Amino acid sequence: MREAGDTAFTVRAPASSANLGPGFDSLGLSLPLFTTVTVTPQAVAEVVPLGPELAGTPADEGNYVYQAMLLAARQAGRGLPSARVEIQTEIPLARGLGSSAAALVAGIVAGNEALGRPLSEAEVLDLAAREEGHPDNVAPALLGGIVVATLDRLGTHHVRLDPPPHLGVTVLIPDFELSTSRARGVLPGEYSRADAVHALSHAALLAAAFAQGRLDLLRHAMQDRLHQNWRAPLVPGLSDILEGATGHGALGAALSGAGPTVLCFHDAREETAGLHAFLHGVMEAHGLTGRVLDLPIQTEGTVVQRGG
Ligand SMILES: Nc1ncnc2c1ncn2[C@@H]1O[C@H](COP(=O)(O)OP(=O)(O)O)[C@@H](O)[C@H]1O
Ligand SMILES: N[C@@H](CCOP(=O)(O)O)C(=O)O
Repeated sequence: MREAGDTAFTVRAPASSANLGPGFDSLGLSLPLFTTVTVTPQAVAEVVPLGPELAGTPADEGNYVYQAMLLAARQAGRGLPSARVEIQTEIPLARGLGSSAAALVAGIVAGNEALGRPLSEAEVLDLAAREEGHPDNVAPALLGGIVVATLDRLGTHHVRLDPPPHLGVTVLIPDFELSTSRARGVLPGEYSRADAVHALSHAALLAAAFAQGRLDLLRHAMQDRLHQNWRAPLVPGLSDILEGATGHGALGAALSGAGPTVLCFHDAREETAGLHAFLHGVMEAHGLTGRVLDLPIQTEGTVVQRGG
């Protein structure tokens, strides 16, 4: 019987916010809410999702985290050692905060760790990006910080940036779920040349603004025509926030991933009470409930801890 090494280990993968406006499928950042997977070698495989957030997920080998561990093993051409796999998460599911990317990355990293790390970091990233179909959540989940990434037939190519000083995030997390597949389903199959030029010029400006710490450019660079308008009918209040947030202290605003969470940037040296009041007011006007949180950008990506 193969077992997962000699000792238990824990993998912790962070949440992520993808797109950031115009960077559809290509730009994302990491946030300090975590999915944690604890792998304990034992004779029989066991999958144990813990806590209310994971109540609806499979408690068997069909669990997405376990499937990701198997994916890593298949990629390495090996069998997965038997273990008890406990899964916990602070990331609300289907809200546009990359819960599936965190589960996928945590599972791949856990499978790789159980096998003695046959896959390099680049191979882990590429495997996760191909499985998810786009790299904008899995790259910041694995690497932390802000990541610009593209996926082509040769691999997943990326640049990871440390966040500019004083750049803080405010997220409005509504209490309702919206699956990424549903929110991708409303997007058109084709765009005009004008929309393509709009998208690439804004995404390029946004990446450059992050690289140079040009917080003054965020409100201009975060304009999008590829996905937010199409998704607005699925996210009550989104248009109000995109139009009004910069008038209430935000440096820029965007739908987080496929939604329904909305992300605003703020200057961490400034008060955010006015922005919070505005976001709560939008929720109230649309009959929604939810949470508004200030978070720093998470600079550390996925980590493995052994022993202890
Ligand atoms: N920790 C987890 N364990 C098992 N499945 C998970 C976990 N996190 C996410 N998932 C799966 O991913 C789905 C949400 O993915 P998705 O619709 O892409 O939303 P998002 O990634 O924005 O949270 C959940 O409904 C669940 O099936
Ligand atoms: N680029 C993707 C990002 C999906 O992010 P998620 O956090 O909602 O899974 C998209 O916009 O569909």
